[in-house]
Amino acid sequence: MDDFDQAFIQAPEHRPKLSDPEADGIPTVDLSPIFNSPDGTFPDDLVRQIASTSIDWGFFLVVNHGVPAEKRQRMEAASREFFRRSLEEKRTVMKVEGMVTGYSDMELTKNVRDWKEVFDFIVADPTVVPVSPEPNDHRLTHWTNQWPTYLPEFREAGKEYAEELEKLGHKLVELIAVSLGLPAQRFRDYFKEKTSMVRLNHYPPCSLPEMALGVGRHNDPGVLTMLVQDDVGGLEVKRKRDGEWIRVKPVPDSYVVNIGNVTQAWSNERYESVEHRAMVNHKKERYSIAFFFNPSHSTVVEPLKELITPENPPNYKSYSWGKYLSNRMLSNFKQLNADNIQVSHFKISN
Ligand SMILES: O=C(O)CCC(=O)C(=O)O
Ligand SMILES: [Fe+2]
Repeated sequence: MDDFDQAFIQAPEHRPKLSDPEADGIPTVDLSPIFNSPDGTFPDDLVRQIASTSIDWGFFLVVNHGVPAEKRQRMEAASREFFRRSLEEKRTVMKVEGMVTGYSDMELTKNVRDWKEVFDFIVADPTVVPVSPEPNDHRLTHWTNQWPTYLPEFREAGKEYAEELEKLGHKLVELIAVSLGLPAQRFRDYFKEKTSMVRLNHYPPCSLPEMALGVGRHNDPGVLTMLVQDDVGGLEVKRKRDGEWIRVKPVPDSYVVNIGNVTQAWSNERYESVEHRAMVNHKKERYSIAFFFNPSHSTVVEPLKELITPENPPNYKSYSWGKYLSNRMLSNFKQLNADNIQVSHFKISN
């Protein structure tokens, strides 16, 4: 990624300002009460915090989240070890058409190349998914992981990390359910078969950080995302209030949580999946790890009946999570003329 290729250049209106303000408004939520609750219920003020930040920002930070530091550090170390390898070695586990896991340094977001390299793995190996996005094609297939043989500890680090993040994901989804006035276990059945994924991101230093982005503006498709970033910083969130790009300051041992498109549809837009992007810089490489908490492929996503009233009719048609996922994954391999499929395709204009 040394030569500056035109494919990385963002349109002027999407270029980052290296002086974008840092957020002081994204709340940090202390999750320790949920682990100390004898009867498994959540304190009202915690639930209120989750509701208001999900409405105002679609983002929040969590601390005292229960993920053991050593498991996170082991995953981070494995990620650094992997990305340090030669391109030739990394390309032995390259993502190719039909293989959605492994390494890529060619990702596009909205048809502009990202200044990054990634390694993706699925939490359940194998993960059952539809063969194609075609509505009448009912065949299923499965995805599997590609682990590099030269890093024997990588697979184990990934497996242990994913187990911890899944636990946190379930807790956060319970909190979100309660914050919407629903029983804590309302979403439990949607997660019987796993389609969650982990993405290791590496953003090398960039000679033109004002023209390119580590990852271009996008929102995350699933239920929610839990991101751990190093101390370099670069994540930016589009503030709902005024559309300004705001930097998310790195907080040690925290996770950045954001609402995904599925939760947007389930909540009938009470909570929205907010656009975000990652800046790069001249000097420092940056690492982050995203856990995309996703429902079963067979989940039919639609606004929850409990939240629908005559005054609040459904804003979305129902859609199949599995078909949506397979569409997103296939489009990663092609420079499409249109943007990737978005939840807005299922929007009802009331
Ligand atoms: O690295 C980051 O800060 C953001 C990554 C991200 O948004 C993603 O991988 O979906
Ligand atoms: Fe994202």
